[in-house]
Amino acid sequence: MYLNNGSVVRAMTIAGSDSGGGAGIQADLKTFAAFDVYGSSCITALTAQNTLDVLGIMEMTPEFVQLQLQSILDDIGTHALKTGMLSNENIIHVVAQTLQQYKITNIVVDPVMISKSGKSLLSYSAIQAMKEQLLPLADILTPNLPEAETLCGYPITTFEQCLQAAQDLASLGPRIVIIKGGHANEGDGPSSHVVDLVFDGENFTSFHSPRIPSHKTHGTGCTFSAAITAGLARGMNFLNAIASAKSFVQDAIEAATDWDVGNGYGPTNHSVAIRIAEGVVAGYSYIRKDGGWMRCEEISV
Ligand SMILES: Nc1ncnc2c1ncn2[C@@H]1O[C@H](COP(=O)(O)OP(=O)(O)OP(=O)(O)O)[C@@H](O)[C@H]1O
Ligand SMILES: Cc1ncc(COP(=O)(O)O)c(N)n1
Repeated sequence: MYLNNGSVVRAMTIAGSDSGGGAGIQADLKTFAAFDVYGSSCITALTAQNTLDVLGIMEMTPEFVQLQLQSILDDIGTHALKTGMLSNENIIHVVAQTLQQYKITNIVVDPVMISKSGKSLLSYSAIQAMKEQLLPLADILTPNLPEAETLCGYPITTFEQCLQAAQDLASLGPRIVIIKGGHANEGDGPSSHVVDLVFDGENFTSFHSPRIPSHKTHGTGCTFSAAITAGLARGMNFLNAIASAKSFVQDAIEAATDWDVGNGYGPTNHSVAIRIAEGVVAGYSYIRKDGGWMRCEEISV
């Protein structure tokens, strides 16, 4: 187990359970284990789910969510924490309240809204609560493109709109915003590269990787945010944590391409070695020019 000053490094996830094992709590704990970090979990909802569909959802009561959080934080504690599926506004409320009460740092908010199979994982009325109560507490916010559109209230179809959306989301409170490009289209189909755009309140950095032509992408968002959380728990700076997470997700998708788990959007393979920011992921920084942003030098972290 990874140690920091002799102490076991711990990370925590607050999310829904995926009975199929590909996303949610299960993906998060597998990712923490791959990063050699001790993982604890607070379950917000049970989903009866496989790679094809979400067949049912049973929400926890807010009181029981709070009891799980207190149980972990009064005894075990955590060096970083992520949220995933939160289901409704009452759960968001107790989560936000408890994170403040325990002065939790290194908070990654993955604003999970809809499953890859198309089912809603967050009630519509909870979106405002997420914006008002949770986003101000986030160190890192990791929406995919449709989630960024919902939070911003406008469509994002161009790179310029993506730059604007990241700035608008940062104005709601998160220190760092990452808009993930897994859902990006180019012409008639998905883009050939997947670009994740990072805004830290002042500067932009983009992380690029070739798009792996695979349907085994169930839980990539959960895995990505869990990997960032594990990196932060291990003491990495945010760019290194993001770079490590991106290469981990890439390897996990690649390693699952010939898997026969399920008949729909299959899970990724978390049994891959982590790469701690070896400069493998190409990225670019941006500078302000003529009232806009211009892509500048290539970076490796
Ligand atoms: N086909 C792919 N090839 C390579 N990387 C990918 C692919 N699809 C997604 N990723 C990467 O996976 C991570 C998650 O991106 P994505 O936009 O799919 O998030 P998400 O929609 O929240 O995921 P999920 O569908 O699991 O909720 C990002 O780092 C993205 O770059
Ligand atoms: C419990 C839970 N959490 C998150 C997701 C999103 O993952 P995906 O978009 O890959 O279906 C999910 N399907 N289930």
